[in-house]
Amino acid sequence: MTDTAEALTAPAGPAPTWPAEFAERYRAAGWWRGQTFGGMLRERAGAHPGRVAVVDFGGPDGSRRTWTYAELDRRADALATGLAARGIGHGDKVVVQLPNVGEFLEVVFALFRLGALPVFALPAHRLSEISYFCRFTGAAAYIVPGEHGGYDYRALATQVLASCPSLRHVLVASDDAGPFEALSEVYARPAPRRTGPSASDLAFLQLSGGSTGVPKLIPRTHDDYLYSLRGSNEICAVTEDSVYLCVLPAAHNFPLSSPGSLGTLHAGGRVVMCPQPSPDTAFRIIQDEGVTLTGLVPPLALVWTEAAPRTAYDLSSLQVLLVGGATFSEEAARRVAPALGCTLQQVFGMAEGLVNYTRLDDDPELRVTTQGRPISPDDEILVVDDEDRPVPVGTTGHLLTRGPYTIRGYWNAPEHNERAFTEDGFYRTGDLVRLTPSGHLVVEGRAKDQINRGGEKIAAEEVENHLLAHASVHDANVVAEPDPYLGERSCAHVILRDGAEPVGAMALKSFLRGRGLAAYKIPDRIVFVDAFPTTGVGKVSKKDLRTAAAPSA
Ligand SMILES: O=C(O)c1cccc(O)c1O
Repeated sequence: MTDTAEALTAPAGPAPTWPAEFAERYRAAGWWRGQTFGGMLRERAGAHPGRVAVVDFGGPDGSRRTWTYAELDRRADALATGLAARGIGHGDKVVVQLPNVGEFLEVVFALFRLGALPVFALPAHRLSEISYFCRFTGAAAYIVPGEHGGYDYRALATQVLASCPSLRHVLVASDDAGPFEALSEVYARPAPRRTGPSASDLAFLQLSGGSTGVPKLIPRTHDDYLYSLRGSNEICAVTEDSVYLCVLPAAHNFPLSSPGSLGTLHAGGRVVMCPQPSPDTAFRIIQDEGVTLTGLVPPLALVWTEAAPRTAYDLSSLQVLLVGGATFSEEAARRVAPALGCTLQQVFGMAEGLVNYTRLDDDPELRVTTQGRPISPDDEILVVDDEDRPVPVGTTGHLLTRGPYTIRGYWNAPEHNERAFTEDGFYRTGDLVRLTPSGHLVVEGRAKDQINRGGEKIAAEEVENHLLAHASVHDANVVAEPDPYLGERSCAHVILRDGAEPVGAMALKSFLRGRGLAAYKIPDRIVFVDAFPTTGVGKVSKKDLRTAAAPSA
């Protein structure tokens, strides 16, 4: 069944996991409980079959659709049956690129039940990213919307298919599936119970924000992820009465799990899929659906904060607004609660694991000046200098962490893992933080070579490699520069090849788009230079590049 996929998957063994003594400790402490996602949904459907689990606006002309817990459970089973009939089973990888619609949850629970691993792509990804995910994981299937945001994913799938020999199925969540099979054709009468995965198995591969030439994949288990959901629910007071509005792309780790759609379903609450994040749309949905909490990246939180005092919609149901994904200025943080009439909860998390929250009952100053503290008493935090020596409390240093829901290694990346983890299993986050005496973290910056564009992470090296593929480009460096709205935007500094065909910024940007790079990774600005500033040892100084205020292009 998995012959083709297996044969094309790189031969490395399974992802590094927790040493036995840690696994035992996490089980004994009650963090890992042996539950799977499939079991979780079954349990909730048994406890309250008729409660609405999911609402979306993915019907004809954006009409409202609902799924009760029993329906979600049954549809996930039916889809699992149909996928199994197509040869998709335990350990197979399936690249899932769906927008904020109910099918997203049907698909991931169907895959969870089969023990097949969703690979969580974002709607913004294009040929470069998707074909890489498919090839690197030896994906057996790729699941897309028909059209979304004016983009035709069927056309993308045609290109992806041509470059990924392992792909056996493209499934389209639309009546018009083009040359492919419609997802709606796959649902079949559930067969007798299959044995599913166990709780210590991998549940999915999440994407790393990354700082390397190609994105890294993050292997998360049922046990560890479910613990992060339970912990998040407790901290964010998510109960069966909660209504979570999923505004950010559903597959992103933040809206998926902090506490996100999966946390809300775990609590027996209701997930409302928001088709787009503008205040006009979201505020109406908050009012009509009685939304109690949601999560936003800072630029969106700013837009909502400005729009809220003038809106005619009633936002009084909203209790908690989580803000995370990028630096949120203290001034902006102070404005959220008064404008939206809710409590601000800052969240500093990463798909690799560790998630920090300010607590609802924290001192108000801590809630606006820090990014919170870890979920678990077993989250180990080290703040160290360049030589891995701990720095005193209050001093900024590199954040290292390990714990019951932080990975011990990326999937199939042994060389990178040597650098990204310490010998004793701490993950080097690449973030620069300082600890307050209360144990809260303040994010002070970043040591990794990444641009955080309003919460969308861009690995400089990935974009540089694409620029270097242009015949006229001799060398390129991509760095962050300040942006009043996004926090940071990207700027490419480019040295052109002597005597080569001259090329302008516009042409280079369209070259990058032509290579199938997601739009958010296309540099906001490209400047042409004769040389790069260097450090004492002759390496390119990105620090100096960041401050080199070059003329706009
Ligand atoms: O990746 C992130 O930025 C992130 C932010 C908030 C919460 C999370 O879980 C995250 O993964």
